[in-house]
Amino acid sequence: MDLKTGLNSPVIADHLPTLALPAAVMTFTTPTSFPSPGLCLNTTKKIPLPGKIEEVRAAGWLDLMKASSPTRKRQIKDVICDAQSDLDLQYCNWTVNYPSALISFEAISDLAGSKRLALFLDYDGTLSPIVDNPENALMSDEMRAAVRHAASLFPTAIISGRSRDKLNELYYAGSHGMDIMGPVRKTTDSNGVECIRSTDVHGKEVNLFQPASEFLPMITEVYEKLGESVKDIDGARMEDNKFCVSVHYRNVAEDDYKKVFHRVTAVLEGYPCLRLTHGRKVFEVRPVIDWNKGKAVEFLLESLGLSESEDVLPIYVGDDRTDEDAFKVLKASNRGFGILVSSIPKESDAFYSLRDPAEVMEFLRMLAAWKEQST
Ligand SMILES: O=P(O)(O)OC[C@H]1O[C@H](O[C@H]2O[C@H](CO)[C@@H](O)[C@H](O)[C@H]2O)[C@H](O)[C@@H](O)[C@@H]1O
Repeated sequence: MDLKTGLNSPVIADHLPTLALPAAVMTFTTPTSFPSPGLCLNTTKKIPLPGKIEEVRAAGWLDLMKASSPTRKRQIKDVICDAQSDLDLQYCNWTVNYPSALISFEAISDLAGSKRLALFLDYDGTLSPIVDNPENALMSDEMRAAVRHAASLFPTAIISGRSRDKLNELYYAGSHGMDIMGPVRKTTDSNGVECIRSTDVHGKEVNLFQPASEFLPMITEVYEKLGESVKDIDGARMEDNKFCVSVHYRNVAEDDYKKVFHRVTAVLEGYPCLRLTHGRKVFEVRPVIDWNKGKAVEFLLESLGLSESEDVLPIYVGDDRTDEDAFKVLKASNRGFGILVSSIPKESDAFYSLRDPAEVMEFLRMLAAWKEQST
């Protein structure tokens, strides 16, 4: 396959950046296509768009950059201003459609009663709180204990945008599912990509599945170029997540958001096989392959020997747009459900909600206690 042009790729199938629906309480335009025709991965060649449309698209991305992940400053202001009760009311109304997994725990345990539960957990914003510096986003000791305990009772995997080596416990799918370390499967390949037999840090035999491995040199190259292009922007921070690159702008002044966006898209114009998605104050650059957290969940269920069975209940807990792919997979297969971690109302394909990582921890503890009681 030609990585520069994206032609003849058996895996390229995504056509648009997966941007989730905007939060009900936020108003921003969701871009409907790539900000730059150069980023396009469709096999049909795009005719460059007139400047005006480009500007509108860029404005959509800029709105998104401002709206994503309210800053702590704004949250603090919210606490002290009168609007707080309005926000609470909006949140309460929202939970009619996305009930709290804590309040609905009895219903969840009833459903899980006769089934085998499998847990999939996102990392940032789910197991660790969102902080300014990604290096400081650590799980608390209590959370780590709760995750470990749950993992001793249920098959559990962490599925994160980060690289796998940043958290090498449990089964782990890093780089948005593009770097999976899972149990040794019965079959040796999936989607034509071979698994590599390896051992984890404890010496246990595992399978490595890396559907984007051929993009590695390109990702390394683009990481360098992006780093170079944003290095003069105060607060911009790069993160190498192996099969994807994060450009963080959480600590960039809002006036410079535009600059970050234009620098990033300018670099990506030379890489039609890479796409740009947007998370919580972060741009994520990744290969255009038909692989995401939803596919990773399916892959892991299969690896765990749980995909054929009717009596399996997969639960996915996550807070971000990329987690929506996993929520969708569970919703579509009608076998398990997603739990969205959010303190503000948001449209989602999840079924239940939890406010923040503290509630996630509580939920994990309740699951573990329920399991121990019932066996
Ligand atoms: O899939 P995830 O595990 O949720 O990873 C998504 C990105 O998470 C991290 O960034 C986010 O958390 C940081 C630490 O709290 C925060 O500073 C940043 O603004 C958030 O976007 C991670 O650093 C990224 O590389 C991941 O892609």
